[in-house]
Amino acid sequence: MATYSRLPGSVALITLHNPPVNALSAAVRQGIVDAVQRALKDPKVTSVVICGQNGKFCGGADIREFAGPMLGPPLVPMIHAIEAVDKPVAAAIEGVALGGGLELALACHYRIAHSKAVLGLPEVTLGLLPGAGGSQRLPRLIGLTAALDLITTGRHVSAAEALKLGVLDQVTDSNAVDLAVEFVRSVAGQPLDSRRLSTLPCPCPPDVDSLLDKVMSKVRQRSRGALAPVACVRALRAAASLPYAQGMEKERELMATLFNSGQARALQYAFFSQRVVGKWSLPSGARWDNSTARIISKAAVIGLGTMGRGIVVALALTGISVVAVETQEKQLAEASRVVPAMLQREAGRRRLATPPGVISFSSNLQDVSEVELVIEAVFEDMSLKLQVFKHLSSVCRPGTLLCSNTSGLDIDQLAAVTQSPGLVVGMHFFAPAHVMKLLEVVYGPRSSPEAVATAMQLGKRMGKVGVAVGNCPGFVGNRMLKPYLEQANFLLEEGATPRQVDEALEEFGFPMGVFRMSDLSGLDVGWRIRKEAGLTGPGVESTRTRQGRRYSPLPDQMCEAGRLGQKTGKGWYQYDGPGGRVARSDPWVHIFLETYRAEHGLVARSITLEEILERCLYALINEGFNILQDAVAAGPEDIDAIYVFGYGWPRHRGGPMFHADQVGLGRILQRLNQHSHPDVPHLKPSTLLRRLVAAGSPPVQKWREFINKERVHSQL
Ligand SMILES: C[C@H](O)[C@H](C)C(=O)SCCNC(=O)CCNC(=O)[C@H](O)C(C)(C)COP(=O)([O-])OP(=O)([O-])OC[C@H]1O[C@@H](n2cnc3c(N)ncnc32)[C@H](O)[C@@H]1OP(=O)([O-])[O-]
Repeated sequence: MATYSRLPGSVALITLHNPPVNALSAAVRQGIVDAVQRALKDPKVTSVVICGQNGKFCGGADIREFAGPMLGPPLVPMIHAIEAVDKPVAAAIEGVALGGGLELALACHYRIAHSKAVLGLPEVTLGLLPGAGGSQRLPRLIGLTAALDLITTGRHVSAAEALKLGVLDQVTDSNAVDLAVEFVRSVAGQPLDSRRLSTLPCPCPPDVDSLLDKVMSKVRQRSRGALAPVACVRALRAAASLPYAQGMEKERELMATLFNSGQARALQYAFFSQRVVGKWSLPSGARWDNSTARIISKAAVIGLGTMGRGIVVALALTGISVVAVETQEKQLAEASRVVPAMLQREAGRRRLATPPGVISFSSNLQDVSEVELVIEAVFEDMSLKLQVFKHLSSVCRPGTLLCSNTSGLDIDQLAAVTQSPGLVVGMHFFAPAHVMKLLEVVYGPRSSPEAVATAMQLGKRMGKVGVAVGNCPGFVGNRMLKPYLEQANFLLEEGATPRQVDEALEEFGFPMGVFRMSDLSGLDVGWRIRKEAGLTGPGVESTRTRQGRRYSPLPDQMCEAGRLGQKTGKGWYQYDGPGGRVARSDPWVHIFLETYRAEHGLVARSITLEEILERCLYALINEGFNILQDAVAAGPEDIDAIYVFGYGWPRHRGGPMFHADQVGLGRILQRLNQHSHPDVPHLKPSTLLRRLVAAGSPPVQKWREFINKERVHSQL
């Protein structure tokens, strides 16, 4: 709702009430319409201020309402009516003015904000465009060029930048509402025509068409199939070339195409998934709101390779002091040279409010005795990690949390060698650790709720999307990646080329196909894991069946041929020497594949894009269902957040489980059965998938409830 009050000096104050972000729900819109009417009709009122309750102006349209029929007064006429008011209306912006919230402020004649306020039109991140006049009013206020940047990126700007751009009229460090009230009193009775943005021309640079064409091609390249950014440029082209009313008609048309699109639903699902995963729960019943997190001020990182360095920087950026330990002198020397520069660069890029934490370097594990939390990031070898954990447990003071950055080794085995297994969890970062948003927080059967809560809280402080997952080989992300990678190799055996598979996945929206990704991370990473699992290596027979299931030795043979990827200048593609980045098809690989097929009596066949996507993605999705069945992840949103924030799953497709829902569980089941084969167990449809289909394929938002019910009735 919205309340109306009349302040001394003939000012009407309209306050939005819809916690936590005063989103423009039907009730709030009705409240605004009623309040504006009252202000208009009250002769004693000479000016109006609009503000939000609880120090937040408005977080935009109420996204929760998008799934249902739109009730209450429509947004566009409500906003237009405010602009038309013949008394000065000022927006008093505190906290946030985003999306429809900023569009509401743009309809006001003046905008006054607190210095800590954040503004923006982030609709494109929800698969939409500013559909309440923002695409037509903002360019008229700040010019086409600046509006193109804000609307096609959806980025938030600070009050200082918004003032510089011309979005705001004034910024204050004290109470913005008080200043706005004082200000509108001072301008009461003044002409308002020049303050009505819809009446103003849109300032454009002389080469407006080439600017729009340039931005359109950049947006198309960056968006990899996302519809909304392209529609945003089209709406701004209308603002630059059409009168306001026609521009608004164009905005309405474009919004209508986006609003009901699968992409918009996927992006809004991703928005809420990111918030759902923060509300974690453990099979023990411990939850985010009944567990206490410790606030960490001193931490340590053990092992200063690529991952360790990134983790040190990510911690220090929060203001935590870090002891960075590396026993190899050469690696320590290099890290103490590289890490401070990384920190400075990242701190500059993020314009940090508080100074970063102090980093001290050491080669002596003894120096971590006073910290509250340790993150181990040594080489991915279990025996080495066990040594480190045993040593840490004897060096650290009681109560210290011990965390491992392992990407899939057994957390509980590490906990078993310590004095306090309850204080051991996994904190699985993704490279580069100070940039990638995802953090898998891995709990073992003995991990305490306090340890999980502390790791999740620390992840949030580092700006990460933390997802709490259970302990199993590969946890969630890498466990699902395994069948995806295996299917990709099988497709090569059957006739596909690395380029063909990668193009199919990149067209789907992945930034990089599976073979380019393998070349980037290094083929030897997987090779070492397969050796440790006894799947390949000295004494293992080179057949296409290993441990009772189909196996492709292709990547092993690539490694044996010294083709480890970018680091050796050749892998599935060739590069301009070691460290090269540009992938070119390599005739050697084609001959290698033909020879391999001939040796194994395989006949290449033509493989469609559809088959590539089905086998790679449905194998991954099926493993997702097994993970939900095993309670390793609490819900589909957890899996989808992991894949969107850590594995390059295109955000405008929501995530693997959301995609399965969009495709239809019945179809997924049918196709898995189609592709399934006794010696490829990971294509055998998961019990949970079959049970969901049998239950009529409820929507993804209902799966968590379905799983909990099934579990209670021990159907799973
Ligand atoms: C016509 C018009 O052109 C179009 C069509 C639109 O306007 S489309 C809408 C455009 N607006 C946006 O894109 C802004 C989206 N929100 C945010 O970016 C952030 O929320 C925030 C404002 C910067 C605050 O961040 P936070 O970190 O302090 O808290 P939080 O955990 O994120 O959010 C706190 C709680 O508020 C909920 N919430 C936030 N914004 C919401 C919104 N616009 N609608 C509904 N719920 C919202 C959120 O789900 C969470 O709920 P719960 O989990 O507690 O149940």
